[in-house]
Amino acid sequence: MFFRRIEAKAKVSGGARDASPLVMLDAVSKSFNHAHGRHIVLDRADLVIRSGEVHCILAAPGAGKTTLLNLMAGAEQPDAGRVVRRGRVSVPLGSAAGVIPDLTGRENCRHVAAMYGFDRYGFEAYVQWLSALGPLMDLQLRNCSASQRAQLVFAMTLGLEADLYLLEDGLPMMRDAAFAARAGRVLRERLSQAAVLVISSQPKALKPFGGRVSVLRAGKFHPGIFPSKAEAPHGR
Ligand SMILES: Nc1ncnc2c1ncn2[C@@H]1O[C@H](COP(=O)(O)OP(=O)(O)OP(=O)(O)O)[C@@H](O)[C@H]1O
Repeated sequence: MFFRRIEAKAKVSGGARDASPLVMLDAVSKSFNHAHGRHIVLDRADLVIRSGEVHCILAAPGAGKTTLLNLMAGAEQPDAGRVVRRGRVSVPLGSAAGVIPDLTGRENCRHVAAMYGFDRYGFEAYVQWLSALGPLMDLQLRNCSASQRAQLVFAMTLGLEADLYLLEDGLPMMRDAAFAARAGRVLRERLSQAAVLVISSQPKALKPFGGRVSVLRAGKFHPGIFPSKAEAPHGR
């Protein structure tokens, strides 16, 4: 049910071209030195995310999804070019970013709250409620299942008020019915007021969101459509 609402929201955001830019990447370059050479994540890449829009980015595994989210949130700096933010961007709490496996869920909440300077008790209580993890909040993340970790990360992402939410790999597996109901309600609420950027290597993780599609390939963004499984990007 809430997927349909997300799609409806995405259709509304089809007219987002006229909405004001929220985050702009202006000729941004970012690369890393590796033993085997330089890995170019972005090469003078341009991208505009507008207020209220749903924007999906498809990128091959290892292409730089986490790096891109960190750049958008200001957690990493570009080598060249500019990232301009005109609103509040959520912490990039995707599956690979932002959480520390050696800490418990509760400690991760405190860590993020301290890092971004907001009320840790309020944030912790909200995440505990939304994630429905109960006593698992006190277990080291490395000892939690993938779906429990995903529930925590998702709740932490939505626990922050933002104009743009950054999601890596879309929605977590919703095995827990209580979590699915709550997460759907909160996500609908958030999407009615904010923009969302979802990035994944998996078209199926992006499809429920609909909206505009870009493909990150060879360091640049290209306009895209949702490919069939056979056409999903494999190369970098
Ligand atoms: N701090 C860093 N130092 C060196 N190399 C890095 C650093 N951060 C990322 N990289 C490299 O940049 C490339 C992109 O990494 P990133 O984690 O952003 O990709 P990803 O698409 O999120 O990966 P995955 O599909 O595995 O989640 C990889 O080759 C990675 O090794």
